[in-house]
Amino acid sequence: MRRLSEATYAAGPRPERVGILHLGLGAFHRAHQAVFTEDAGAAEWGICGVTQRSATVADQLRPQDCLYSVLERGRDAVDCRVVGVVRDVLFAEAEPERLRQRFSDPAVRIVSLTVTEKGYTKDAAVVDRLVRGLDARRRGSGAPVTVLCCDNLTANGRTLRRLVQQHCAALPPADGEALAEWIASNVRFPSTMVDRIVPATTAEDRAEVAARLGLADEAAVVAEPFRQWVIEDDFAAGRPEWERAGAQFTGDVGRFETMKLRLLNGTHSLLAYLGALRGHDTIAQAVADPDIAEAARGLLERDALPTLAVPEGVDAPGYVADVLERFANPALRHRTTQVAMDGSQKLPLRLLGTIRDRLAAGRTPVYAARAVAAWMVYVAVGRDRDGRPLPLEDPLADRLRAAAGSAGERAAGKAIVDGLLAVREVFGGDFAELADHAELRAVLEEQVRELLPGRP
Ligand SMILES: NC(=O)c1ccc[n+]([C@@H]2O[C@H](COP(=O)([O-])OP(=O)(O)OC[C@H]3O[C@@H](n4cnc5c(N)ncnc54)[C@H](O)[C@@H]3O)[C@@H](O)[C@H]2O)c1
Ligand SMILES: O=P(O)(O)OC[C@@H](O)[C@@H](O)[C@H](O)[C@H](O)CO
Repeated sequence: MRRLSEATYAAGPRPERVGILHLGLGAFHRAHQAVFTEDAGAAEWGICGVTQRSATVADQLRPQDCLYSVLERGRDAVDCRVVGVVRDVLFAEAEPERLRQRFSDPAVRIVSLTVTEKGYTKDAAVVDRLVRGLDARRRGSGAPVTVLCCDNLTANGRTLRRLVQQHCAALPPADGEALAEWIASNVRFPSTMVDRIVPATTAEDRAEVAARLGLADEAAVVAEPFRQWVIEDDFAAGRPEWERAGAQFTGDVGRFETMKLRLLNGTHSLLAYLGALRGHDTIAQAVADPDIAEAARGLLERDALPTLAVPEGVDAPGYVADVLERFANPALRHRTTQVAMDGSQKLPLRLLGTIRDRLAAGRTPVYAARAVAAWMVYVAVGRDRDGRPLPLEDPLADRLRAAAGSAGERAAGKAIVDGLLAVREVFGGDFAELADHAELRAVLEEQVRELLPGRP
């Protein structure tokens, strides 16, 4: 079968220039920010996507002139569109000079990122890459630029700005101080809330795209119909008119972000761990399991919702109902083990704030604790109830396994809970008090015992 490309597919008008440099050209960026940018329509806002850890996506897109499809899987209908807003792609490791040129180019006015939660540490390679790129810009055109974080983090813009500042402070003073000063005057870091469920693309998705297009597309992505983007309107050098594509601009992104992390993402993690332990392959299967659905509803309504300052204009019960409806979409096939990845990075953002706030209000967050207990059992046992292995993909995997205890200790819920609560990268910082909270420990121990294999 012929491959999707400009020669084989009559794409509509494509942006002439690159105005956005995007770090982390994964599935999500292609199905979310790229679609909003294309729908906002402007000749100067083409995207150059940068792949960081492997050349795979660049190698998939190059022979296709950077065209790719978004397969939208609704409950009852499937839609397929070809997106042409990505105009260039590069693999950072192999093409440092091209990357430097893109960073320095004054036509590039936004540098955006989707690099997963684990990309946001002071010493992370991506922060180093961003700081080097900003330095190249300072020494080159010196033109102001906006850094737009689109990962699922609380106050993602502020978080990234702090990491960039910390990274500058660790450079030799002669370089670091001048760079930090330039960044303070020329770079903006607006926060964003991003939402669209984008599972990893499967062979079945590619086959469906091929059947619809009559062309092979190695870079296709799959997504639910829903999409939302809430952005703080604080740009250094202009931006696409994303509001034309449905984005919301507000000064109140923090409330949207916390609401989404605690309601949608917290519940997603609960469904992932409880579902995987029960042998459910997908989130839709997990939410169709009555016991798990009850826990999901409990987390949403009884634990998370009371902790939130819901943004003005948002109908909270409607939001909760929509979240459950979106998870139940059987056409999406989002794997529980995909959502379960990187739990050590996700738990604090998604669940521990809810637990801390409910305990402070004198309440026992039973369902949020159940999600954490399910993560603990997932880590400690590494098998579902039928004995099938569950992958532990996590930057702290070895430490977590060691902390969860040896095979002999696993029989006891207490050893698992003690061991994992002692992992300060998860239960530290703002959540340090949780590790010593007697009531929380007791609830976790009880729930871990209930979830250990051998129970119905
Ligand atoms: N997929 C979704 O449903 C969804 C929805 C909302 C937000 N997001 C955000 O987007 C992120 C990426 O999701 P995706 O579906 O594109 O995943 P993906 O696996 O398709 O892509 C992940 C991207 O992050 C990069 N990356 C991973 N670890 C990194 C690291 N340590 N340092 C630098 N780069 C790293 C990869 O190279 C890749 O480009 C999520 O972690 C989340 O923060 C995803
Ligand atoms: O993409 P991750 O790994 O950060 O998290 C998995 C999912 O919870 C997440 O991607 C949701 O699908 C998304 O946040 C919905 O907008």
